[in-house]
Amino acid sequence: MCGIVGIVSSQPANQQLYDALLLLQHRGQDSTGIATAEGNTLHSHKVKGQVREGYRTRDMRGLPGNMGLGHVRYATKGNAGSEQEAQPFYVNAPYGITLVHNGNLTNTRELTDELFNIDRRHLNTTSDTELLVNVLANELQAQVSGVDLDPDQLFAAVTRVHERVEGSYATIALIAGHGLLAFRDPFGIRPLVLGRRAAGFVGDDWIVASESLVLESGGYEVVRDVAPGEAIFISRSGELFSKQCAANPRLVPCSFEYVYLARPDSIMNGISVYDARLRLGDRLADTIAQYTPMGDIDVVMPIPDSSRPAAMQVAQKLGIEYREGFYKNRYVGRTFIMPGQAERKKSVKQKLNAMGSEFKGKNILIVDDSIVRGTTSKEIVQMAREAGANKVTFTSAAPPVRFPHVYGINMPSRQELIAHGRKIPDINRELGSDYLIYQEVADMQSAILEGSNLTELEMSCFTGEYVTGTVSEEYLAWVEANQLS
Ligand SMILES: O=P(O)(O)OC[C@H]1O[C@H](OP(=O)(O)OP(=O)(O)O)[C@H](O)[C@@H]1O
Ligand SMILES: NC(=O)CC[C@H](N)C(=O)O
Ligand SMILES: [Mg+2]
Repeated sequence: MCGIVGIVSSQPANQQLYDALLLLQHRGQDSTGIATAEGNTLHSHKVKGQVREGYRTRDMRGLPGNMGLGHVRYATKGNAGSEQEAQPFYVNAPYGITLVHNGNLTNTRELTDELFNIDRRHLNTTSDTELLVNVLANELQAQVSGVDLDPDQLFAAVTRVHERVEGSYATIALIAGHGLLAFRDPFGIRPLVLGRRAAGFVGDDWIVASESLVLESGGYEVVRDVAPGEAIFISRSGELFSKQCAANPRLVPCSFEYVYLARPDSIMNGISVYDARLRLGDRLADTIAQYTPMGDIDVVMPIPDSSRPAAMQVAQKLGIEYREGFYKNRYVGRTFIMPGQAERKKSVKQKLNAMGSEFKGKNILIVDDSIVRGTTSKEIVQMAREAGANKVTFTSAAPPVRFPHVYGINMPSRQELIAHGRKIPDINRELGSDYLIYQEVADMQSAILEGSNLTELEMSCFTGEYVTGTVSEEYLAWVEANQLS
């Protein structure tokens, strides 16, 4: 998952985009980029690393114009450390197009081949986003005959993108001299929300972004989520056009957004992420109560940050004291979205420290939102023991992650997943905990969906069922052999 934002405003876009990206930092820490349009000229600045270090005053001055887009990258394909693969990606025909993408394409081999041999387009990196912008440009080229651009031509091109591209893609593209295009894949796997702000005499300001908290913070009102398969075009004068461009759209958003990725203060597809996490805690408490004698547990503890709402709810429901025994170093980012295992492992220790007074002689029930590679949980169990804990019960508000995630979360290899091919007692042994309890798949699903109109969730990493239906064993083996560099 990455974070994306696009703005068409009556004011300069650069500072607004920067502010939005700071709020989306939790979605990607590898690189960041901003592009703006001023008349027919596109300006861009992209760098490795995080937003706060990425833009100096002179970089911001080099981004004039009232329309633009931005990206924070958490790489899932290609090279995580490459500045060249930082987004946005640019092509110069049939218009100047610069594009940002959250998601992961699953037919990259076919697209690479088609783009080179049939469409005669040059690809310079191994990024799937470079494929996406070239497919869009190629299909737009087939629609237009002159310099003018009609929204229907754009929508026809997006229809062709849906036909050619497989996988997940929440996308925003800036089209020089014309406006901002945004679209979501036919399953709406990754999020995208539209907002509007009254701007006085000159018409409204528009924003599209990965998460609603960006809208709230910028004073925008949420209009709605972009629908799966839908494309929205906002002209540079602020006029909005939209069209359903997919043949069979069906909203099946990624469950992992609610478990871990998104900020709790966002509302995604009509579901409050915070409320979903509280409900995950509720259901987990029921499961814990079935397996553990409650008299055995002295305190419930979260692993900061993401498991806090679930852990609070577990404590409340079980009637056990909630304590924060792990102190988090606020200057270390999220460890799961760092690119290499060595860095992730080192960072858990730098990030969390166990306070002896909270552990000595106590039976601790630890709640994390998820256990993926087990990097965090193994270290945490060891820290709890070293801090003097008596018994350590480890619990996860998500079910065991047993299958690769191919839709925008970097967990491509089965061997990396601590739960792949292991039963829960074996995982417990690996982690070194006394007891290990996971959320049930059905409980996770109902906890997230409860009270909403949504009926389906993308849960492939828990169930092995891939919603796009095109993820073969052969593809998974290829992904494993060709991981991020
Ligand atoms: O089993 P693992 O492979 O270690 O992955 C799971 C852990 O990683 C995440 O934490 P992270 O530090 O990324 O972010 P957070 O501060 O938002 O919890 C998640 O919340 C789990 O704690
Ligand atoms: N997590 C994402 O959305 C990643 C976008 C794109 N696949 C990349 O690797 O750059
Ligand atoms: Mg965590």
